[in-house]
Amino acid sequence: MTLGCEWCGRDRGFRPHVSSNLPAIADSSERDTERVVHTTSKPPALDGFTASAYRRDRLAFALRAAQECGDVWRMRRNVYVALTAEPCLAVLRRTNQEYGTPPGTFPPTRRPDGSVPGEQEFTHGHAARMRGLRPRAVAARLGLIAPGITEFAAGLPPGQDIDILPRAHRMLFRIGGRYLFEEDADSLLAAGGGLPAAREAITRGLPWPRWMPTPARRALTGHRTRFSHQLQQVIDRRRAENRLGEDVLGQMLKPSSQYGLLPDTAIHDSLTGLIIAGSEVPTRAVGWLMLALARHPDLAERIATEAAALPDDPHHPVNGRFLAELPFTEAFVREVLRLHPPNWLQARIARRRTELAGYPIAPGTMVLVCSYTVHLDPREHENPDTFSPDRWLDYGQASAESRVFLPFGTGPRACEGAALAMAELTLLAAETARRWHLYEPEGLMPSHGIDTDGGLTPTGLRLRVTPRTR
Ligand code: HEM
Repeated sequence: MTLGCEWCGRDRGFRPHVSSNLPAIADSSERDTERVVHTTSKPPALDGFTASAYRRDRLAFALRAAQECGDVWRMRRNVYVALTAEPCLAVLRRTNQEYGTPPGTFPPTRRPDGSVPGEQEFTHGHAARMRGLRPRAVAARLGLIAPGITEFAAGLPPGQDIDILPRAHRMLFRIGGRYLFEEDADSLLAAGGGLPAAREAITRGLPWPRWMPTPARRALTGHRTRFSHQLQQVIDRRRAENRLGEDVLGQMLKPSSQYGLLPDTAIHDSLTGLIIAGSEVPTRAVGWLMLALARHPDLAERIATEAAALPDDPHHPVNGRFLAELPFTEAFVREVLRLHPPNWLQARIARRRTELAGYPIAPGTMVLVCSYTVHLDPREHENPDTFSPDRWLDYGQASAESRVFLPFGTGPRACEGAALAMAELTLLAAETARRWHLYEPEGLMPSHGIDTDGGLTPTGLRLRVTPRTR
């Protein structure tokens, strides 16, 4: 019996410090495919749930809850988890007025009068960022990210144990910066280089009250100020030269016909968030992607064949047509994200009284949307535990788009970088598989642990490559 998915099965075992010991639960084929009807006003809780047991194996609890609780699990008195497609979509599609997001690591910069930006500025900022991040903009500007991806793939050292995640993070930080700031990337990334580690230190630290100026918070503020200072110099120079640029920063500097100019404070806040978002979560995805290439050599071979049709010259201009030549590779990436959604829980807080799957929800209730269990629900995908990229090709485009696929969320707070991330991961899979066979080093089985705190991450992932000869 496979548990969770074929990669997370206990038969492979995991290093002890990580989420691993999935309790015996039914295979998806044995799961009850009828929706559970509840008669109480509260969603069911799970026997044996304690905070420490949950911390030890969050995925196992989620899978057990999906089997025993139906649509919604009452994890704590005021924390509910939406486990199936219907309630997950219902929550994600609601507006900010109905479900807000918990405060993030970067509180918005206060305006000179001490106020914080309101809903209109959020909408304006979103529209301004999306001018540079929507699929058409990404397709037109693939040439900015392709060389960094090729360089990464070509530079993997053969025959050595490669610690994948730190390398991937450096590459994504660089190419993300290039996509956001083009020729100003070097100076801005140098100024913001400490931001990812400073943010990581806060998310991993003790949950001190938000007002407490801990050393980690002071360090983050320092990095934020350094980055903002450099960013303002770039903004002032671009305005003085009347050359705003076509990159994401340039798009944000252009006035919108509806809202006018976006305040500089909003540009600073947005771009600080984007340089983190552009590297932190995608790094986890790259980990799962490289592991999938190693664990499915037959499918990696198909990617290599598809990629071989592409120009070999690293300086060849790359555009959206390039990606259109890689349908199987893209399906492979989708399948990796289906089984390992790096953001497997998305948090919302109910702002007003509402209901979810028939249960009343009081204001202030936290609702966690669990894409992990939705993606493993046999009502959404046949044989959901099986790694099968072909399912996405078999669905056909229209049906594939209507499938519940939530690695990037959906609705008003859906990932703004989804098109960029898909392009990066597809190019990376193609450029890696065309050059290398990947495998897990012998004696290091398994080659990784799993961390589920905050995101779904393959920790300490080590892989080896040998050249693919044709
Ligand atoms: C595989 C890579 C990525 C994954 C799996 C991912 C996943 C997600 C998810 C699930 C959310 C929604 C969270 C929610 O509903 O609360 C999100 C939000 C966001 N993502 Fe991504 N993301 C990825 C890459 C990127 C990239 C490359 C960028 C930008 C360069 C980006 C920028 C953002 C932003 C700005 C938001 C916030 C949207 C908002 O709150 O309105 N992401 N991401």
